[in-house]
Amino acid sequence: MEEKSNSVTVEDKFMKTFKYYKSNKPKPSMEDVIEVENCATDKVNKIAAEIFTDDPRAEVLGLKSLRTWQIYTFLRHPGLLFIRNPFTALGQRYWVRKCLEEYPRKPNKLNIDIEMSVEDWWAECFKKEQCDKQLQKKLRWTTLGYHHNWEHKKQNKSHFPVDLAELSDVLAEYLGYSNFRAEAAIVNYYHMNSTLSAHTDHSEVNLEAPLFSFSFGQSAIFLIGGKDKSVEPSAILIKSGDIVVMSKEARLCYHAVPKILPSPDSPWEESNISDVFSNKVSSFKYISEPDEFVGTMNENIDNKIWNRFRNYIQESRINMNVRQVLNENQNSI
Ligand SMILES: O=C(O)CCC(=O)C(=O)O
Ligand SMILES: [Fe+2]
Repeated sequence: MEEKSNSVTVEDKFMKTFKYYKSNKPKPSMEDVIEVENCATDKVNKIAAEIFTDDPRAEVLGLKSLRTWQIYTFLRHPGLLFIRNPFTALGQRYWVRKCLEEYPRKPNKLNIDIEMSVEDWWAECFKKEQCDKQLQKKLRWTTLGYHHNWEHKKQNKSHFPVDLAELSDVLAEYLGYSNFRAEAAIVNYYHMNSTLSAHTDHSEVNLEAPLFSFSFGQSAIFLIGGKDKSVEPSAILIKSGDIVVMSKEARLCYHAVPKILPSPDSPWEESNISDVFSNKVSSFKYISEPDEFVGTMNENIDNKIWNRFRNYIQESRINMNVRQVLNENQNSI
C-alpha cells in the first residue's frame, strides 16, 4: 500500500507489518515480537522506580505493592511505558467482571446499539439457561464518560466509573502525573480472530495527558510506530494484566492490534486467593463506598460467581483504554 503525501510517494510500512502479523497462512514468526522481560537492552530498558512509600489503595484495587512493579521503556519509542502485570489474581478477576457485567450497561454506548437496543448486555446473554454466545461475541466496545465524538457533542457524556477513576489515579500518581483525571474510556472486547486497525487517538482536547491501557485475558501483538504510517512499527507482546502507557512523544503515534494469541497461562487463576480488607484504606479519592467496593472484589474468590467470567476470558481479550479529555483548568467542553 502506498500513500501520497506532498506529492512524494511514501511506503505504508505500518500496513505491511500489520498484514504480516494478522496473517494465519503463513503464520508470522514471533522472532521480532518484543517480550519485555526477555528482550535485548538495545531495544528495551527496565527502569528502577524509586518507590519509598506504597499507595495504601493498591491492594484493595487489586494491585501488587508498587515496590514490586516492573516498568520498561523502549529505545525506539520515547514516552512509551510498559508495566508487566502489576495485578493480583483477585484484581484481574475484579476488572474482567466489571468490564463484562457493569460497564456495558446503559446509558453507556455500545457498538451493538446501531442494530439492537440492549439495556444490560451481560444479563441479556444469560437470560436463558444457556449462554447466548452469538450475542456475547457481538460486543466489540463500550465507552465510558465522554463518548467517542466528544468534540462534536457537548452533552455526549455518561458517568465515569469511580473504581476505574481510582485505579487510573493510583497509576497516574505512581508515574508523577498527579493532576491526571480519568474522564473517558473505551473498553475493547476481542475474540481470537479480532483485530484493531492502525489509528491514532487524537479526539481529546488534552493531548498532553498520558493514555493508560489495561489488558486482561488472552494475549495480543500490539504494534506501535510513529506519527505517520511510513515508520515501521515495533511489535510488542501484551499479556493479561499488562499496562501500556502512551505519554509524551508516544501519545499520538500510530498503533494497532493485528493478532490475538492464546495466553500460555491464566494469571486470574490462583489456588489460594485471599480476601482484601477495606479498613486499610482511608484515602480513596473517588470511591465513596469502600465497604461495598471491597465486598464486590472479594465475591470473585467464589468460583461459582467467577465461572461465567472465566469462560469468557479464556477465549477473549479485554482492553480498558483510559484518557483525560479536558485541559487542567477546564471543567467542561
Ligand atoms: O487493545 C489495545 O491494546 C489498544 C486499544 C486502542 O488502541 C484504543 O482503544 O484506542
Ligand atoms: Fe488507540
